[in-house]
Amino acid sequence: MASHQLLVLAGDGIGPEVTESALKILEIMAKLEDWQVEVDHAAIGGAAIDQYGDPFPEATQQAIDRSSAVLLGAVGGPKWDNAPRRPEAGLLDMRQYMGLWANLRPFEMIPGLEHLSPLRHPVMNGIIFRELTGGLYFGQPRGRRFLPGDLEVIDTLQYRKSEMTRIIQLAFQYAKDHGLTLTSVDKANVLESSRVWREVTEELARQYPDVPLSHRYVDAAAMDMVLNPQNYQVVVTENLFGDILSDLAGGLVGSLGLLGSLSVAGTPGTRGLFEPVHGSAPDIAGQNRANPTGAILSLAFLVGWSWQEHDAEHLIREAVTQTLSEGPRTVDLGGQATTQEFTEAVGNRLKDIWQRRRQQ
Ligand SMILES: NC(=O)C1=CN([C@@H]2O[C@H](COP(=O)(O)OP(=O)(O)OC[C@H]3O[C@@H](n4cnc5c(N)ncnc54)[C@H](O)[C@@H]3O)[C@@H](O)[C@H]2O)C=CC1
Ligand SMILES: CC(C)CC(=O)C(=O)O
Ligand SMILES: [Mg+2]
Repeated sequence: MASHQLLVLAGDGIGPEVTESALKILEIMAKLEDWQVEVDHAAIGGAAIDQYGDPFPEATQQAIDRSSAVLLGAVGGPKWDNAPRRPEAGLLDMRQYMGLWANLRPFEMIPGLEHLSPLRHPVMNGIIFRELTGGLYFGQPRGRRFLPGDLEVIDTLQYRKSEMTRIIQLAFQYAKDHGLTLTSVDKANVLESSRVWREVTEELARQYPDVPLSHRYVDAAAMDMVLNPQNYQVVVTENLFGDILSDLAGGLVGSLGLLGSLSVAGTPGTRGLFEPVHGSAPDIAGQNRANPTGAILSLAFLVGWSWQEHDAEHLIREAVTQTLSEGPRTVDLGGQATTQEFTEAVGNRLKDIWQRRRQQ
């Protein structure tokens, strides 16, 4: 009997609702596969501020140290917007603490949901490789400096070449392994960091002559992803640009609630943080109407990456795709299903698919 361990950080807003859905799917999967799963819970973000006065407390760090994989809901909300250290700072601290420099954010057009896309392209299947622990979100110095009669604010865009190299190489390798094109997104017409990013990409391109490579400035990429999303198979970019373009990708496929992600340190079979791309959605929190697809897909990525349970990953993804294609659907997708009803439908499909596979 396989034995797995998981830490759940539900966080704030819809975080607890969507992680609960993912855990229901995990429970079903574990029963089907006869896994023994130990699930631990800890606080992050606003919930951790309320409990410990710190968005990433020592107790959570210790729970991470004991874990083999971490599933996160989301953090943040108006209640903590003026806290001395906001919930979002706790999430950034955690990504850095865990050394998770690669954030993989796949997006695809699910058959049956084409009408929800604002675009005319039924085929869309891409993945964004976002650098996760450098750039503007982490550079120093940062903050406010009071000047006579004025206020100066500083955020620093800082990268080491080594930090660029490892994420760009990971994306090249993925594109090569899957026979896909690579688009590197930067702002090399303005930013020094982007000029080095482009140099590094060109240097690595020599090791990957079979991977068709193109460069795009981020502003043009945002436009072109809307006009020609089918051209974006593998995208690699720095932290802030990846954050923005992945929400854009959510819009392309019909809802931000559809996207899950992996935050990892490059090597399959190691601990990672798995989280939906969306935030805590305070506008719909506590109403049982959040789309838990992003969290359930993040769970699928977790079992595939950290636990190396590849069949289970594919089963969960198939159950999600079938449910989205055939319904029921949540409100963001024009349906009427509650979070719990949708989750139950995914769970039932998972059992059906598993039984059918057994009988074959
Ligand atoms: N990884 C994380 O924990 C993230 C946290 N945040 C935080 O979340 C809070 C809210 O930020 P927003 O800018 O409003 O972004 P958001 O992603 O929470 O919501 C944007 C819009 O998408 C909708 N939405 C998001 N997820 C959904 C889902 N699963 N099902 C249905 N609809 C969904 C929301 O209702 C809202 O209208 C802020 O405090 C922000 O800092 C934002 C992004 C990521
Ligand atoms: C710190 C988070 C709020 C950043 C974010 O929006 C994300 O990772 O998608
Ligand atoms: Mg974001």
